[in-house]
Amino acid sequence: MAAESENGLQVQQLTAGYVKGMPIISDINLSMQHGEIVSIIGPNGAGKSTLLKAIAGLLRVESGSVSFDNRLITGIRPDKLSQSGVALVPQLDNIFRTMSVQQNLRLAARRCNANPRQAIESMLELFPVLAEKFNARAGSLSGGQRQFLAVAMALVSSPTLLLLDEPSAGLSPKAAQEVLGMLPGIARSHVAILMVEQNVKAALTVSDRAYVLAEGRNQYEGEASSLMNDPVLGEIYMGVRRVEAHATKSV
Ligand SMILES: Nc1ncnc2c1ncn2[C@@H]1O[C@H](COP(=O)(O)OP(=O)(O)OP(=O)(O)O)[C@@H](O)[C@H]1O
Repeated sequence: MAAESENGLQVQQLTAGYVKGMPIISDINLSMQHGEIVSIIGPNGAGKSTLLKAIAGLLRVESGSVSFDNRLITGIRPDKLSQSGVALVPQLDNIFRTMSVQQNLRLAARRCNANPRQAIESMLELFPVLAEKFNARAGSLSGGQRQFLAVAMALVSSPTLLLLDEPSAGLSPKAAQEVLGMLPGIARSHVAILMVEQNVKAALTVSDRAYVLAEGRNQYEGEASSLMNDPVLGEIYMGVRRVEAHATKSV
């Protein structure tokens, strides 16, 4: 059983955006525990990435709060968040392409004061493909391998909350499956994984639960398996029915 101090991620009434007074997400509530994989899904422009960025401290929060294991982390910048056990894998520019795999991992270890040798060893064990490409330039890796490297760089700080922004973006279906397929293994080691994904079906397949956003607000939340077969979810995606922005339902 989780210790009392480990109450996971709690997002309460979070309102945030890019311009003061013009929120993109409003009154978002979300909670998750260690070991869970939770997806944030919804139509284009729903505010999914904005929510992740607000949790990761990349955006100004207008109101509401974010806490992790009872520590208030609202607005703490990503480089400081690693001290609270939180790591973000951004969608773009998440590796240094001109540097080797080894140099990328070393840099990640240095950034969080981890022992480079130990950190690199454990990442190569977790991602054997990175061992094969250890001295290759990161830019020469395939899309899936680059994502493995980006995730490995985040894991070097031994986070207990991993935030992933569209980890399968731009990947072939096979590579996307490989990248998403490694997440349950990471979650089993007590890590909470929160991800934004466009690839809804693949994301729900590896997730325990999901939150559906539309128009910057919570719309639905539920078990991934129930959402996968929910006709209303299809309606939201296909725009057949305009969603009522304020009602949140559990399925
Ligand atoms: N840097 C920015 N500055 C101003 N507005 C932005 C910025 N980034 C996103 N937005 C706006 O915020 C809204 C939500 O965008 P966001 O990227 O969070 O949506 P999303 O649900 O992740 O969409 P998608 O699935 O298309 O990536 C959009 O209207 C977008 O134009």
